[in-house]
Amino acid sequence: MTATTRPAAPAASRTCAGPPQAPSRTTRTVGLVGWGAIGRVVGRALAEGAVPGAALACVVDNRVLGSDCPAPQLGFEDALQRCDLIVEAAGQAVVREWGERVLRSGTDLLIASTGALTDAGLFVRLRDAGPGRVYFTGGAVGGLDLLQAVRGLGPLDEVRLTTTKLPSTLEQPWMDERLLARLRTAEAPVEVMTGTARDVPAKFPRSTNVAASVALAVGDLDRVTVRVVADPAATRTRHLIEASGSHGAYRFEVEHRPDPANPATSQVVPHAVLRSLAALAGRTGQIL
Ligand SMILES: NC(=O)C1=CN([C@@H]2O[C@H](COP(=O)(O)OP(=O)(O)OC[C@H]3O[C@@H](n4cnc5c(N)ncnc54)[C@H](OP(=O)(O)O)[C@@H]3O)[C@@H](O)[C@H]2O)C=CC1
Ligand SMILES: O=C([O-])CC(=O)C(=O)O
Repeated sequence: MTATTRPAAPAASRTCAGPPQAPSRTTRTVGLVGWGAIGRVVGRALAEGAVPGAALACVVDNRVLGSDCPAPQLGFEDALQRCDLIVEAAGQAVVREWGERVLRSGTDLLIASTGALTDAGLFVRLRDAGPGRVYFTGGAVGGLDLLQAVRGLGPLDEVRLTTTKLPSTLEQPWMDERLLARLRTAEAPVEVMTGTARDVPAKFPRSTNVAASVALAVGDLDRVTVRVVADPAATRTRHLIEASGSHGAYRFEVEHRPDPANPATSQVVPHAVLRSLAALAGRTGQIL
């Protein structure tokens, strides 16, 4: 319900409390870092006013952006002057390089590249930095709210994430010729890596941030076992989360259409960022 549709306060309370006031809602000024698969969708939606209470003030990107970018392109320092919320949709390196500076400037930070937080030192520095506040979007996976809530009942015994993607989206500079050949000629699913959420997002920085997101919800990088599978038939990216403890068992499975321009990223991710922004902008009726 918006302020304008609320019934007027009864006269008696008006005399005690003065005239009724509309709740004060300030508009968040958003600086978007990254004009790629995620950023373009987020930026255009913000510019069209899709998130009440949040306005796109500027975009930061490595490339010179064309006239299709609906806000001025600025450098990072200038963006900090102009915004009270930075949305990172560029990569883990941006979180490492700029995260603390954003928070120290008093600007809030919404992170998509959660894999950067597998660096224990950076995690502590961002957690302790301020006065800006750091937030993470749920991105390509669901159920994180519940996994976080379950911590109130005690730790989970086991948490497993299986991520299945097209082989081309998982190729990495550190892979040897043998592994690359296996990925390129695979006719059936190939297990590319099994490790913990501490190890995997650093090895696949543009493809397995979800592992770090699950670990952020669970509160323990080492508790989350991650399997990365390359499947030549995976026209949809799949993430399966299985968790169990003495208090319950949890299973969340998603299948997403990959973004056509960047198939490493699922098409839903910018919409998850927009949902996070709506919650940060204080829009009513949001699932928190
Ligand atoms: N939490 C989640 O579920 C998910 C998280 N992600 C994260 O989001 C990131 C962005 O995804 P996506 O939009 O698909 O990626 P894209 O590669 O499509 O776009 C990223 C954009 O950011 C730019 N960029 C990279 N580094 C910098 C920098 N230092 N300063 C300014 N601009 C920069 C890139 O330019 P250039 O190419 O020239 O470097 C590019 O234009 C991914 O790298 C990943 O870490 C992605 C999917 C899911
Ligand atoms: O978009 C996805 O499905 C997941 C992804 O790229 C990531 O976690 O980095």
